[in-house]
Amino acid sequence: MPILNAQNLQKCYKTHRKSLMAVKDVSLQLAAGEVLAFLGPNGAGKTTSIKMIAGLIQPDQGNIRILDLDPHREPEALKHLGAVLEGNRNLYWRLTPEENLEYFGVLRGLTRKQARQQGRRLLDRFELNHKRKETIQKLSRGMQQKVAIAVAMVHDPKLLLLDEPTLGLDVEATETVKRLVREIASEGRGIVLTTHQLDVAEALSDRVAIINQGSIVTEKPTHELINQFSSSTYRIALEEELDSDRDSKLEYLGITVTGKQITLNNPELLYTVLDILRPLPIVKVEKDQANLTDVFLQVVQAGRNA
Ligand SMILES: Nc1ncnc2c1ncn2[C@@H]1O[C@H](COP(=O)(O)OP(=O)(O)OP(=O)(O)O)[C@@H](O)[C@H]1O
Repeated sequence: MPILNAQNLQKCYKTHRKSLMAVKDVSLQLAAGEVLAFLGPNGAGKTTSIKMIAGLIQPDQGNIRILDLDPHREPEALKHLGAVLEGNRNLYWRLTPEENLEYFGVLRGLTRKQARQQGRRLLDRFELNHKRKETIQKLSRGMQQKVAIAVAMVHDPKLLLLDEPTLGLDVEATETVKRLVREIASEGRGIVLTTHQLDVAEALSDRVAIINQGSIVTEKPTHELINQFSSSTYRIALEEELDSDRDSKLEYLGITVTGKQITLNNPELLYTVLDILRPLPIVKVEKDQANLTDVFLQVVQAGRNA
């Protein structure tokens, strides 16, 4: 059974006499252990979709199942759900990490004792023990973010919704949060991650869903999506410029040589070219590889031009 199954969600905001179709058609599935990066430009409908999944906004159309329970009709569903939405506003800033964990644990149905024990385990795991008695407002942004994720996990949910978990963090804190997200997923939880930091999405996600103007426009395993957008061009960097004999052989094959660089658009010729170059020293051979930023920009721009 998927951890999350959201089908054909729709949401229209009505203000005064205007109405805005914020989400037109969003379907998302998530299996245990999977991290789904849910990406889209500003205003595309990510937050609205996530809030519908979290049971905070009622969809106009569509179905949501968290482990087969409807978060809008079956409160039991919320036991399986943890969320860090809109920064770390899920915390009480004047309370300590320990107190936040206990408070939210009890709110999520744990006994006070269970909440304390679970809180202690999470503080250990998130390396926050030494800060357990400081108020949240005195912690660094990275520590606050870790507490926010710990609080979202206090009742051991199967589905975690993380909105911009690494926003505003320095390099080290970003790496720590990335490691935690991967670890948490590998315990068999499903994670939906929304972020504008595409390098983070690329490093963390198993799958990517891109939403544009309220509809999902692409949804694929991350590596497949990146391969699809990568060209098959190879670049060979040489230590020295080519001699005229080799140069003309490559020219005969229709291959471009610029100074010490050879650009090869037909990958089938790679080994022929390497044979011609032998035994010249080669600095590197690399294939043009797209990244998630290239993919994102192309998908979103194609949507705009359509
Ligand atoms: N409460 C609301 N009332 C009216 N319109 C809203 C409301 N919340 C969001 N919208 C509008 O719905 C659209 C989708 O907004 P949403 O916040 O879901 O996008 P988003 O993809 O999360 O954007 P961002 O990346 O900027 O956070 C936007 O045009 C936004 O202005």
